[in-house]
Amino acid sequence: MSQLQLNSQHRCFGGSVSYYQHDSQVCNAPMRFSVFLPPQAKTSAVPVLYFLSGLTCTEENFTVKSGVQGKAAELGIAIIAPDTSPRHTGIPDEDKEYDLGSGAGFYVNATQSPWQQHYQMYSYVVEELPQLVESEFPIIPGKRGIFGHSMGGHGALICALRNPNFYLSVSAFAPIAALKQCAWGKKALTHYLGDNQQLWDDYDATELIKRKTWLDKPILIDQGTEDNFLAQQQLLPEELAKACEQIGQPLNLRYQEGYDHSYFFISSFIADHLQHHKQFLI
Ligand SMILES: N[C@@H](CCC(=O)N[C@@H](CS)C(=O)NCC(=O)O)C(=O)O
Repeated sequence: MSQLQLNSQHRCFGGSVSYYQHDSQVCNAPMRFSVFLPPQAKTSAVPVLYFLSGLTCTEENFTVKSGVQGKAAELGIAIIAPDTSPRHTGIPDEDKEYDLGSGAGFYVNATQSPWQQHYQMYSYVVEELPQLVESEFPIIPGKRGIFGHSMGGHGALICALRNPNFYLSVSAFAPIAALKQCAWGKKALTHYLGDNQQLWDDYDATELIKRKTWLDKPILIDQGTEDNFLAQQQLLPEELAKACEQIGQPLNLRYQEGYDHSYFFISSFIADHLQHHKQFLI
């Protein structure tokens, strides 16, 4: 019997958008995600792209606002968008702050109480979710890429850089590019991992780049110049760019004039990102 519960399904660009939930073993809680299957998936297996969203998002924001489905249908790529954290776990004050707890899993495996029993988003994204998705849907084994926005751009980068053979491609929109150097990251890492800053490096894209795991493939990043979080030093793409330069990592960091942090920015460049991933997936 399938482990998945289908909550709703919608025809879209000749394929379908479906919302599912399931009991996650690693998060010890129900988790939700959306799936876009392109029309090609009716007759043959297709590659898959995982999209990780930012703070306060659920599986729905990207699914309804990015406009990803048209290009994904044209290229024949499945898209999976998971929620950004477990929810309703019973942890006290889980919903109190927008940048910690619900909607703010930061794609780490928490080691600290009270978070560690449920907030295991790194393992969820790189292990449990792909195993489930790739056993339940018509996906070509091994043909997977990952991308994301803001906190999810950070998530996509760290998942790819730590698993360079598992993911074939990576890109990001306005990622938190140096988690341990920004205010969001310092707060989240302290609560989820504690004060041992050596553990923090495993979740910091700028630190991980220096391990030279991704050298043979380019990374695409788009960053709006009018993004308020860029001005607030929460994103720090210049730190990632410096590290890439130092080690010879190919990086296509595009500053997009006048764009902000919103899904209007994402929807403006989503087709370019799918085209980037297509080089490695198809
Ligand atoms: N609520 C937060 C910002 C939250 C936010 O901008 N979240 C971004 C990701 S970092 C997002 O995608 N929001 C949901 C949306 O635009 O649909 C604040 O006011 O500082």
